[in-house]
Amino acid sequence: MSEPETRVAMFGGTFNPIHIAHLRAAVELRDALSLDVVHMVPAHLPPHRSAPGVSSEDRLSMLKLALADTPGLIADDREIRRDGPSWSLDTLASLRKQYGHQARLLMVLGRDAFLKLHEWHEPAALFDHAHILVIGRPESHEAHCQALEDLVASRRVDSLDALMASPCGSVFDYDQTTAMAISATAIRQTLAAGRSVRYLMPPAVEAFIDHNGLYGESSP
Ligand SMILES: Nc1ncnc2c1ncn2[C@@H]1O[C@H](COP(=O)(O)OP(=O)(O)OP(=O)(O)O)[C@@H](O)[C@H]1O
Ligand SMILES: O=C(O)c1ccc[n+]([C@@H]2O[C@H](COP(=O)([O-])O)[C@@H](O)[C@H]2O)c1
Repeated sequence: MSEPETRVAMFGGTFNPIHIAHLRAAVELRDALSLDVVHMVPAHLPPHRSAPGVSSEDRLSMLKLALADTPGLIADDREIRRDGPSWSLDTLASLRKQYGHQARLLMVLGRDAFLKLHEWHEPAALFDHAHILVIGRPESHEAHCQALEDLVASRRVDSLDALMASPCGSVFDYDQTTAMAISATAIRQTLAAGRSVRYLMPPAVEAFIDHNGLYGESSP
């Protein structure tokens, strides 16, 4: 019998800061899809948004603290080690090179991020390297967008089996992760207002923020 193909996910984000909706989704996907590894990749210079007020190094440190002792989830600094805008295309190409042609490579996107996919750098080329797995996100506002449909309509599959049948090239809507109306924006606002963020992130991340005085009253 042949070996099952390696299953790899790339879960990128600004992670400013990492929170439990990111973490819970990553763990649930690892288990539900039998993923060998989930690369959680902080964007160094996030495309299509203003520069985060917290450094890449601090965002990576918080991610590492959050993932300590979590099998299968890796804090991946490859975008921080790269110059220039953190295009996902480059990250996926590098993961494809690392894992080989037959690996199943998935890029995980929350629905809000997916709805802007057509505006990304070379969006069609993403599918040369990976599938896209869309996870639900409360309060993401959907409107019909022809440019997005033109990009993804012919790539949609309706089951995980169909997705995993090939190494890359398809889109699947996975609506099974636990829905949590949590955002890093709201967390930054809560901290700037001097209120508690307990239970919205692992205690070690909360302690790091506190110790380093991040997201204080004058923060964006
Ligand atoms: N509550 C959530 N539920 C599902 N997906 C989420 C959630 N929060 C973030 N994501 C997804 O995680 C990825 C990284 O998100 P990001 O780091 O930008 O966090 P965020 O909470 O959206 O931050 P911000 O509020 O600063 O935009 C994106 O694909 C995003 O859609
Ligand atoms: O490559 C692009 O053009 C591109 C444009 C927008 C977002 N992304 C990536 O999408 C992921 C989620 O982005 P964000 O802004 O929601 O943190 C993160 O890994 C970003 O680098 C990538």
